[in-house]
Amino acid sequence: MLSLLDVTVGYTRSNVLHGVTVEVPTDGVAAVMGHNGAGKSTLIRAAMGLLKVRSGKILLDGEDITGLRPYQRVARGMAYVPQGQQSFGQLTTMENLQVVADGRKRGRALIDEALEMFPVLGELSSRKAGLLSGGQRQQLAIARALISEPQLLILDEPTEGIQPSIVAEIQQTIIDLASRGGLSVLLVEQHVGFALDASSRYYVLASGRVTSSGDGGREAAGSVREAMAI
Ligand SMILES: Nc1ncnc2c1ncn2[C@@H]1O[C@H](COP(=O)(O)OP(=O)(O)OP(=O)(O)O)[C@@H](O)[C@H]1O
Repeated sequence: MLSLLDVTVGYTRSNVLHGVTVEVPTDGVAAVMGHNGAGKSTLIRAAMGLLKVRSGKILLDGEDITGLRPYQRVARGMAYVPQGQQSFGQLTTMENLQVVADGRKRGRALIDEALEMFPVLGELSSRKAGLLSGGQRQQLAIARALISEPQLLILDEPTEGIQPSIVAEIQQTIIDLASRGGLSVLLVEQHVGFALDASSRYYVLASGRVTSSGDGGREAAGSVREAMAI
């Protein structure tokens, strides 16, 4: 679905990612793990076109998108939920969903599907998004991304700072979404258990290099923990 092939990127003269290859399987979940500063968010920024690739290639369904602008990638079905559960704080939960749904043929149905997936958003539909808890805001951010009907959903640390019960809900949603078909997910995550349970493929990044990769699932926990020295 999405392939980052031998990608090198950086912000200043020095590089942050050094020849990284990550493949997101079609209708599967690829998890990228690694400690703080390993380069996970940088990888996502490169995938979305927010950061220019210095060498290497990015393919979406076999098409070379390395030179495309972020909006062109969105138009090709990529959706990105950045770290920090971004939404319009002054708008209500429902208004936040409507902003994305407006103008879409299936707008109302997409909102209904999102509310079915995250019932708490229906209960809090008239609450300002800025007053939601971190976990609720994360659910709203994922719901907004899903209303854009992506083929590839990119999530940057969706469990960061979120209470365990909501982490489990978000994890289940990711698993359900991927198993429904028609959606691939690139998940950046520091929690090894969460990431492996949700993923069909995993990568560990350390100092901008892939130090371990393989099939997802709990069986990979030993290799991942060894690569992360935890
Ligand atoms: N805008 C920037 N300008 C310069 N250097 C940056 C910038 N953003 C990140 N970096 C550096 O790039 C490296 C990788 O950062 P990145 O945010 O990709 O790591 P991460 O694995 O996502 O970490 P975290 O889990 O803390 O979010 C770090 O050394 C960081 O200081």
